Amino acid sequence: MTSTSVFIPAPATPYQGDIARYWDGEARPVNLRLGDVDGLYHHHYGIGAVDHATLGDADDSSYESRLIAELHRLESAQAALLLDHLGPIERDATLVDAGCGRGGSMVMAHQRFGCTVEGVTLSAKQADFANQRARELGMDDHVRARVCDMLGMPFETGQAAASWNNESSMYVDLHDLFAEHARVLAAGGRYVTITGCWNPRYGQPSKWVSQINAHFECNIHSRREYLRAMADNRLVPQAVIDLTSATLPYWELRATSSLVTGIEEAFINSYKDGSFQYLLIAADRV
Ligand SMILES: C[S@@+](CC[C@H](N)C(=O)[O-])C[C@H]1O[C@@H](n2cnc3c(N)ncnc32)[C@H](O)[C@@H]1O
Ligand SMILES: CC(C)=CCC/C(C)=C/COP(=O)(O)OP(=O)(O)O
Ligand SMILES: [Mg+2]
Repeated sequence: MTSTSVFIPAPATPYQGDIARYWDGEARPVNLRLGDVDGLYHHHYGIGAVDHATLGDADDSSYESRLIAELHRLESAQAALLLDHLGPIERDATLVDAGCGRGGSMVMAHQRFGCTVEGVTLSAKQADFANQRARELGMDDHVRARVCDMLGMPFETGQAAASWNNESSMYVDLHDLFAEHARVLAAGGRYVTITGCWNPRYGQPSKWVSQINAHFECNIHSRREYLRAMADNRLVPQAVIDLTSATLPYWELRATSSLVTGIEEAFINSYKDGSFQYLLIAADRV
């Protein structure tokens, strides 16, 4: 499969047009400079402990580049954890990355499983970027991004052995999303999401959650909505992992860097006051 140009359908809704424009115009150093570390470009956050020994002394002239490499290592660890939960994947399988961004997770999935990985994003810039990276890496016969709504993906019913949303489910209605995953997944296939969700135990979305929504033009769902929409769409949770404590070191390190974007405080405060959770859910398509 080769991809030299990207077909751009009209957005399904005005909101999706806004989101396409948002990601077409996105070029934050916190994403591009991290991606430049090894060519894996992510638009998600990190997990795991900070390696302070490698990070070294903040007074060293090379500290900032080590900090960037460390943030990137934690973001790649997040994608690796998502892939761990896909289960065994054969080389002839097709995986679907719904909301694939610049394609970092797709590249990692192909490198791990040797299989075909199909991604969709609303942003033509992101799809071009992901396809260019796949060409540069010589994997464009297996890795492809398309401009497409994840609520109506151009894949056959039952085509995918596994599918995922990595920090992309807060842009869509969850019942519509999971109905579409349940359609494209083979029976017995695996769905995984890593997401930020508001915690029903807190009551309603906190001011920090509202601030994150405004910052990214998204609509964060509650944990309860995820589980209910999965149950309604033949997706049975196999693992629900609270990654909140695992992501806090990433945010606290990021807040000290020159690459801050201003949203760090909202993530740190909402994770700490319990109003927001960073969650991995892996589900079987039954
Ligand atoms: C925060 S980025 C995550 C990118 C990627 N999953 C990653 O981990 O690097 C959100 C992505 O969701 C995509 N997205 C949002 N709504 C979408 C929709 N309705 N259909 C397809 N992609 C969508 C955006 O285009 C963007 O690529
Ligand atoms: C967990 C939640 C609520 C995520 C919202 C979706 C989102 C914008 C993710 C990160 O993208 P990014 O990597 O482009 O953001 P940043 O520039 O802040 O690193
Ligand atoms: Mg980022």
